[in-house]
Amino acid sequence: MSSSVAVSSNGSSPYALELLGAHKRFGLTEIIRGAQLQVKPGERVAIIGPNGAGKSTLFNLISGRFGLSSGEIRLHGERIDGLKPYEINRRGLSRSFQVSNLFTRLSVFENLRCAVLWSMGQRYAFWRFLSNQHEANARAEEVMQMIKLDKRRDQLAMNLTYAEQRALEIGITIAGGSSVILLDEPTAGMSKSETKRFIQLIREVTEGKTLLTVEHDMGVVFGLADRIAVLVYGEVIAFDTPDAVRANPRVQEAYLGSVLADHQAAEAVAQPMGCAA
Ligand SMILES: Nc1ncnc2c1ncn2[C@@H]1O[C@H](COP(=O)(O)OP(=O)(O)OP(=O)(O)O)[C@@H](O)[C@H]1O
Repeated sequence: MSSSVAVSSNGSSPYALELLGAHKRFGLTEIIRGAQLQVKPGERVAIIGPNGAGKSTLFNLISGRFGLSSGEIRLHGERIDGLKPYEINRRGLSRSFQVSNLFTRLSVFENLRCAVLWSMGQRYAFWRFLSNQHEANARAEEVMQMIKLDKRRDQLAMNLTYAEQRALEIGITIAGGSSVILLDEPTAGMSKSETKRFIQLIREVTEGKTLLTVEHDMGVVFGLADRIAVLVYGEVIAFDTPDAVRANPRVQEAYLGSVLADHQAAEAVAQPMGCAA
């Protein structure tokens, strides 16, 4: 653990993840301005907001890639701000990236086994390495089935379709068994039908886990999230159910009015009269 961090726990937090008055400055510019968020265990939360609102920065703060300027971040009641990314991962939080994190010249199975071994390496002594192999193989096989890539087991990651690569990325993120999962635009670049299947896959593989996702696609947001956090200029201006967020006048004004109009226009083009279900 980083020596500069005061780690404290309240022992029985009702929250899986909390941001308490989080601030982040880059030089003189304040990007995250007192963000407040309390996510319950098992919730699926989508973080939305205009370009440049600070969504990726928030993910980088939570996962330890950036340090906070002030405020606190807690995982299951225990402070994690100031910890290094691998220390936060060891405590049960795992994230995926917008840009793929795969070993392209390794197979699907090998990618997953690496992810499992890496997470086990955090918890087990090296002398147990050989017995770990069996455990790692079994877990890699299990995750491979969860992400429905078992038929592609020995394919190199570079030869997978784009959607399969994104599924593998999610497999790698969940392989270590973290209870809190952060997904950064998991369906970016997918077709509508791929996106629909992928939402279902995400639902299945994160069942019982706490999920935070940064998302621009309103179809994904409203199809996946139990609650939506709206980030505008580094502040969470609303954190509520999809229906309540949709109806929130402040959100409508600051962001969602124009985005929803775009979304509805795109839907109308995709489903001309007579073809709609
Ligand atoms: N390392 C950095 N140094 C300086 N400024 C940064 C850094 N990272 C992000 N920023 C700035 O912080 C602001 C928020 O960026 P961020 O990527 O978090 O927004 P976002 O909401 O994820 O945007 P988008 O939806 O376009 O991905 C931007 O103005 C960006 O230029």
